[in-house]
Amino acid sequence: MRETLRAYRMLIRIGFRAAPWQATFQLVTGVIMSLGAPVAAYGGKLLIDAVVAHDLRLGVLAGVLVAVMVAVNLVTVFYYVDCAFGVMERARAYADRRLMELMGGVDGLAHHERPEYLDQVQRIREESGALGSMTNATAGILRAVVSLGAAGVLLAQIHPVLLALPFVAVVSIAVGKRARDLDVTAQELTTEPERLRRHIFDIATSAPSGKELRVFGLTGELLDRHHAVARKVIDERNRATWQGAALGVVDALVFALAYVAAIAFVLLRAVRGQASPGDVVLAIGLAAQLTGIVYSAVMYGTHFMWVLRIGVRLVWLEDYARDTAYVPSDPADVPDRLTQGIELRDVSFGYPDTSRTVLDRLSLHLPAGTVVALVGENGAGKTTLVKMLCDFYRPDTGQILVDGTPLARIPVERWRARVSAAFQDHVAFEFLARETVGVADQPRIGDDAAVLAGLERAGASGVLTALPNGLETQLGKSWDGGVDLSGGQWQRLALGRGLMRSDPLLVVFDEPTAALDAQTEHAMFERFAQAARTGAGRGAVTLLVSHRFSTVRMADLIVVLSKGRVLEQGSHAELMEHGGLYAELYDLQSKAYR
Ligand SMILES: Nc1ncnc2c1ncn2[C@@H]1O[C@H](COP(=O)(O)OP(=O)(O)OP(=O)(O)O)[C@@H](O)[C@H]1O
Repeated sequence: MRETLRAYRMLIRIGFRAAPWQATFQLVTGVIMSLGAPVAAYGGKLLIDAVVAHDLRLGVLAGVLVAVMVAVNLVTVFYYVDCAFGVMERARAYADRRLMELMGGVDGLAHHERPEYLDQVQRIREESGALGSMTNATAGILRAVVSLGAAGVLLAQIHPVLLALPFVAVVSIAVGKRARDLDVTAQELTTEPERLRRHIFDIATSAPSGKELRVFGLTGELLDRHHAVARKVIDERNRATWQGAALGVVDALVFALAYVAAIAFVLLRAVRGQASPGDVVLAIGLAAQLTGIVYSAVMYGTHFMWVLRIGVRLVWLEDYARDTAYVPSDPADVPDRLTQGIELRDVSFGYPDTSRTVLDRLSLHLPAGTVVALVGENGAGKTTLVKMLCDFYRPDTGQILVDGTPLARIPVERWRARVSAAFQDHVAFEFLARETVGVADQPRIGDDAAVLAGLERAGASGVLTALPNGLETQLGKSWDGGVDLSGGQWQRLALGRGLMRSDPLLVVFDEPTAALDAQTEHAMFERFAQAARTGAGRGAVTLLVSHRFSTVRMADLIVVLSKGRVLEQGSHAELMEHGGLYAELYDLQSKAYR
């Protein structure tokens, strides 16, 4: 319950922060609007009574009341709609930014990698558009409540028994909500099959899958799978729709009976002289309005609950970001330069919620000012080691020391400001070419010389020749005047990014060139090594992860990982001399290339 309240506060705050005046106006005009119809119906009653009683003064008064209410309604509807759209648009942008801030603000990567978190995050992302609509849902419910209250007061004035009508309306709201709940539950139950359906459709229709689809003759198989999973989704959702429709029929019948009974009751009283003809008209008008009120209450109520459910997930993310934020109790500064290097001392690690130990009491010294290559079979733990050095995850036991200072004592943002990296799964930032590289060093994002130097160090200057406006070229062909790049060109820009920062203490290249051929990779790594030697005065450590032994041989230190432990380490010559796994694999690879 507390979580739900927090979610509500957070969501309503989004609307009021994004557009404070419009949100307030929307609520106020909503209340005025909801009073309009019942008051106008009351004016109608007075008008009829005035005609029957030949009372001109009352007639004029009633006429003015109806006219004023109609005019007020017209004006407020205009403002209400205007404000509603304004709030939703701004709140949506505000909610998106909040979401980006929360997702990007989480210290580590677990929320991107753990299935149970991924599901939550995926749902928040998919439904983020609704996060800005809580003000609208609240205004809708408020309108329904005020209309229902006003109708109740007026009906009670005719006869208290007529209060049964709003009561039936409230029951109707509950029944309507139940029908919508069935629908929502069906939607949630089919989230995964629906995702699978979309995934299959995407594979079957997207360009990159075209080759494999044809080679393996997969279209028929995908059609069958799509059919089976779509059947599942449709059956489940159909069931809910039919159940909801049945509830709706029962509900409509009950409401219609109550409506007829209420009108008959007032008519009878009027015939007996206990009610005026105006009361009959008022009862008919209010009873008719109740149908609309019930409809909008159900609609807004369901929307409200749905948005609230997404809000609860956002609260979860907020808590998660806060709980995982790591603030060292005795923070230390990052050394300006490294003299000893980075040391992993007896580091053990297993991914959260898994039982497997990925790094097993691993000890390793990465000397200051050196180029270190990390090799090993798939799953040996190379990327995991890189993630620990970037402080995405922390050791379960053991420690990482930066020139003797435990990394755990260095605030994350200080350490990351001195780390640079290029990964295999690089990001294609579709910005100006200069920005695509320059984002790595934001203070110098506008500094052409710095960007060009980064590209030069990465051996990626050639990419610029393909760009009509050089560094000022918009990348990505979905943008006006944008230019598309090949996978290799994007990769080179990512490498430029990795070499853009001028004073990193750790530069990591985790198979960023895996898609390039061995010779190109070798040439590029030679350049990285050269760039690393320039940073050697700072004592920077450059860590290369690669499966190609011809490439890593030029590293100062080669570390062979196996099952989360260091199997052997040394220079190329030392390891060849040693005649272990490295020597064996090196020979195998060089024979293959001969
Ligand atoms: N986010 C994760 N959650 C759970 N287990 C993971 C996660 N990432 C990696 N692992 C597991 O940790 C082990 C080491 O993975 P890692 O990616 O570090 O290996 P690697 O040596 O880089 O392999 P490769 O050469 O294939 O890239 C593997 O068994 C992998 O399945």
